[in-house]
Amino acid sequence: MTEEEIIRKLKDMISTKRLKHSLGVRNTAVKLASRYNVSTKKARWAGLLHDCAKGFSKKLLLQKAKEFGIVIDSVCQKIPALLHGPVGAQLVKRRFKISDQDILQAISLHTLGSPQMNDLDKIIFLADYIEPNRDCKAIDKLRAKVKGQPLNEAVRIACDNTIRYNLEQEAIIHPQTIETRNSLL
Ligand SMILES: Nc1ncnc2c1ncn2[C@@H]1O[C@H](COP(=O)(O)OP(=O)(O)O)[C@@H](O)[C@H]1O
Repeated sequence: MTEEEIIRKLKDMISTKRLKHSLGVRNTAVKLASRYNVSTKKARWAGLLHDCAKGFSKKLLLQKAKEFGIVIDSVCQKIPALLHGPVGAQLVKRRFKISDQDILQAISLHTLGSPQMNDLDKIIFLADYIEPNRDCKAIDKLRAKVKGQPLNEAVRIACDNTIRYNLEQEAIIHPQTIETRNSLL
């Protein structure tokens, strides 16, 4: 599939705002990949497609996760939105016919992170946070904080941000993000 065809297909799956964000993640991921010596091609596809399941309802995410054999832990059962990464990776494989394991893994881990993340995974995780179309004061602060930081430190700061945000909201925090953070200290 060409990139144009992928974008056309994506348009049927996510909102215009989400597509703009995905294009931003694609561009930021490519820049980070060339800075950190990671395949820019893989970063491009993973960045573009990372949120392809973001438009799914809670019910559909749970249904697809079951269908694809994805483990639904107790936190994801309560917050099915957290499944859009692993479900998205499976959709990329099935609907977009991309079988590259690095691309699929980066998409799968982009929201919760993992202590096992490789550099491509970290780049997509970070690009999702700092791409220029996300506009709010907290993200401006985060962008300034991570600028020029080594990749691991930037990802750790992004994890801290998610943890702090969910704590402020008095919301559940997925342990995988805490484990990711701790693994980087
Ligand atoms: N580590 C986490 N633990 C618990 N909830 C989380 C975590 N990360 C994100 N969330 C929540 O899951 C939802 C989707 O997150 P995310 O994909 O990061 O959203 P967006 O891309 O729209 O900012 C949000 O409500 C967010 O607060």
